[in-house]
Amino acid sequence: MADFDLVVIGSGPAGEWGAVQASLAGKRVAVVEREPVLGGTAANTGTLPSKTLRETALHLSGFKARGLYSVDATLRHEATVSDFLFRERRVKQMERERIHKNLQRHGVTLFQGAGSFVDAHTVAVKRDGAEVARLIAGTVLIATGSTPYRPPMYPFGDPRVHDSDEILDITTLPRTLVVVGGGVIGCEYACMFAALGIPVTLVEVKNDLLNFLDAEVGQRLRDCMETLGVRLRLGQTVESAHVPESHSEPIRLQLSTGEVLEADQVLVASGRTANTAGLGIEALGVKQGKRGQIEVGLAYQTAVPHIYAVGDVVGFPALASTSMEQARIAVEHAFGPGKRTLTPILPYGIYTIPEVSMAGDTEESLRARSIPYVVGRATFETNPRGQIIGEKQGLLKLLFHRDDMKLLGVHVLGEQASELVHVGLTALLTGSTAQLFVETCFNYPTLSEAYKAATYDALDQVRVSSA
Ligand SMILES: Cc1cc2nc3c(=O)[nH]c(=O)nc-3n(C[C@H](O)[C@H](O)[C@H](O)COP(=O)(O)OP(=O)(O)OC[C@H]3O[C@@H](n4cnc5c(N)ncnc54)[C@H](O)[C@@H]3O)c2cc1C
Ligand SMILES: NC(=O)c1ccc[n+]([C@@H]2O[C@H](COP(=O)([O-])OP(=O)(O)OC[C@H]3O[C@@H](n4cnc5c(N)ncnc54)[C@H](O)[C@@H]3O)[C@@H](O)[C@H]2O)c1
Repeated sequence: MADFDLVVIGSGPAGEWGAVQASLAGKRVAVVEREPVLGGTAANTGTLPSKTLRETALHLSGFKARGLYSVDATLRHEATVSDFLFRERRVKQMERERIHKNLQRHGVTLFQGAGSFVDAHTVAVKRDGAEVARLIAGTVLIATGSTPYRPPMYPFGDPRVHDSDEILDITTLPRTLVVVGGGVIGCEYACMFAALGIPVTLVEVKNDLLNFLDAEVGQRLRDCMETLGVRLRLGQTVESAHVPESHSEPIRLQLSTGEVLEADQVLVASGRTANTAGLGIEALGVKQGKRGQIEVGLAYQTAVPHIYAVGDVVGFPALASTSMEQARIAVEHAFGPGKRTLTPILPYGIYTIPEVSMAGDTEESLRARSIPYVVGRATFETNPRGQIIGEKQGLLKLLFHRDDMKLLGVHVLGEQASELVHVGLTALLTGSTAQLFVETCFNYPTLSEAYKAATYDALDQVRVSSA
């Protein structure tokens, strides 16, 4: 008989909530975590640290006060690195404790050490290479996450060259920063450091930043980032990096155009690699794709039916939000009833400055499928709550089907965008039409009220075009 019905490898959001889900179904559950702390990338090096630093940067720079009192764009006081990292350390610690209590409360047994397969039903737990436990598992959930990809051209041992993990250990704030990679991580950190008044240059090999965004919103975000002080080098890449030993000399990065960028520090954010090395899954027949990502079916089952894989280790969309849901779905499938699949409409929240969030279609995706649509817009500047909080850049953009006014897409840029999107997300998931926002009485004054304004804007356009 198995020691555990479920052995989970990894304690990030996927591991934590997969374990809890199985425990709620009355199963005997173990979690194996190789780090001395729980929580994975989300708690320790990614989601929560970066979001906390963003809030800190906004606070230290007096950024939010600017729209209210016309304060200039200089720091309220010279921020030190310990000012910058103080809350990040606290939030991280509180999250680790929360996860520990959550697993304990649900009767999950914890093993500290690196998990690897001995055979398809046996997981060895090793610390410093020595086996400390061997667990027989009915079902295994691989939730080992991902780590930053490190292009070989950068000397990551140098204290001025960072990936998104090491940026959290900086000992001095950069005087100038080059960010390589304009994905979500690159854009978020570029904004954060720029808000602190640090000159930032962002190098992205594609001609566009975050090209999954609705093009109008993406353009607006780029404009805001440039206004914030982020210099963009799009369609370019770094050909060579010279990092002198002497820290009084700048780092020199030669771009594909020949331009040489000088910087005090560099952040490389050009993608991530799945944590599968050393798991021993190749011998079991579990299939892997690009950068080690595990291939899975709809319910996150690998090629070996009792082994599931969820979260970053399976690749796109690689979010904390989706990782938790994938884990719940996999566990429901393993222990029944198991009919659920991941919701087809996912929200995306990008914590740039300003924040951007979306769900559903973009204008571009609707045009590509020849779906007739109408756009409704409401700016936060014309919203009373937007006026009160001094939010000048914000926009809510709704896309409706032109024939039946069914909501097809929601795009928000500005303060609280990642919260505001949920009103639209719920409407999308329930197949609602413009009528929902016409009939809803929103709190006043609120940013949410922009849903009504954007809906009337769309209805106006239908009226004008059919007049
Ligand atoms: C800078 C940054 C910002 C982000 N911001 C957001 C955001 O705002 N919103 C969002 O939704 N997502 C965000 N993400 C993505 C999010 O952090 C990940 O999608 C999420 O953490 C993935 O969860 P996971 O459980 O799959 O993996 P992880 O959180 O990476 O956890 C995996 C765990 O497995 C452990 N492990 C690995 N191998 C083994 C082994 N062999 N044995 C035992 N344990 C092992 C690791 O130590 C780790 O604790 C961000 C990521 C980064 C890097
Ligand atoms: N708010 C959020 O939801 C959030 C925040 C941060 C990270 N994440 C997740 O973390 C994951 C990783 O993010 P990421 O930004 O590292 O990876 P990514 O793959 O999303 O972006 C990497 C970017 O770097 C560019 N790039 C690659 N090589 C380059 C080079 N040599 N020169 C210039 N540009 C180059 C790529 O074109 C791409 O745009 C993503 O899956 C993301 O969803 C999510």
